[in-house]
Amino acid sequence: MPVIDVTDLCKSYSGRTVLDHVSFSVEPGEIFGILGPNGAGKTTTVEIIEGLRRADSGTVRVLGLDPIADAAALREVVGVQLQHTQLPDNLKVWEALDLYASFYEHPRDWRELLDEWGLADRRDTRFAKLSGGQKQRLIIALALVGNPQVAFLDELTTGLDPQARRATWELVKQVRDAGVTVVLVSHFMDEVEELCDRVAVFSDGRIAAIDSPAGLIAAVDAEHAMRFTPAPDAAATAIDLIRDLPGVSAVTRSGAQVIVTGRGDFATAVTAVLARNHVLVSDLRIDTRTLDDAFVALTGRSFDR
Ligand SMILES: Nc1ncnc2c1ncn2[C@@H]1O[C@H](COP(=O)(O)OP(=O)(O)OP(=O)(O)O)[C@@H](O)[C@H]1O
Repeated sequence: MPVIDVTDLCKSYSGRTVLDHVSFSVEPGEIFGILGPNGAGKTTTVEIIEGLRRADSGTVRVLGLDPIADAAALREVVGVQLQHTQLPDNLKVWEALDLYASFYEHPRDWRELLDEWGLADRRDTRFAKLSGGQKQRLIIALALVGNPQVAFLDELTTGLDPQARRATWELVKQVRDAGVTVVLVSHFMDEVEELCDRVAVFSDGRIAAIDSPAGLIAAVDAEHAMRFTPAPDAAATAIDLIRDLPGVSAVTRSGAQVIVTGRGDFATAVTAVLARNHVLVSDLRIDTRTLDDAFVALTGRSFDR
């Protein structure tokens, strides 16, 4: 049984459709990413699943429960890290964890969470005195203190430095490895690529694609480039040989370098034809396609954060 099952979700605000028949499911033990441009409907979807908003139509089940009708039962098994959680400045780390633990019937021992999230030596520090990374780790720990089966993490690493981001990613993998299903709303391609088993790409209130990050990249036939430097007397021959190969859309020169752009696996055809004609090249480089390319192709929008 999927952990989350969303079927035909629709939602409008003042007659404007923001979710248009959205369906997807999240399987046990995966990190499921929700990606999309601003305003695509990510927060609306997640907050409907969390029971914080009502859909106009469609059904949602989380561990078989209805987020509105079974709200009390669901609170016990779901952990939510909201995008802009703020705690009172004077609250100490241990007090925050103790307070949140008291909301649940079967909380985790928050002392374990202090250790796991590297906050043991900040136990008595007040929230306002924590660094950005420590605040973020505490907020994630608070989402986990109820011992949830599903955790929603939103904008996980916003404002963290690269080292703190990597450390946070490792911790989220540990959360998944401990058996918690994770739903991750993110604006960061590298984060999604690193963490998510599968990703739903939202675009204008619909799901444009659902796949693994690698699957999304492979499915998008984005234009990409290869470059190489031919021997000086071979450049003209090389360009003539390549120009009309299937998949090649343009061949240009930049100094001694030849840049070939195209779609699909044109690079294999290019290297084969050069080898067959004994054209020696050096510094051969093929630009890899990225999740950004897939995102642009699927949503028609470039990533703006
Ligand atoms: N309470 C509301 N009342 C009216 N319109 C809303 C409300 N909440 C969201 N919207 C609109 O619905 C659309 C979808 O918003 P939503 O917050 O779900 O998108 P999002 O993908 O999470 O965007 P972001 O990345 O900016 O958080 C947006 O156009 C937004 O302005």
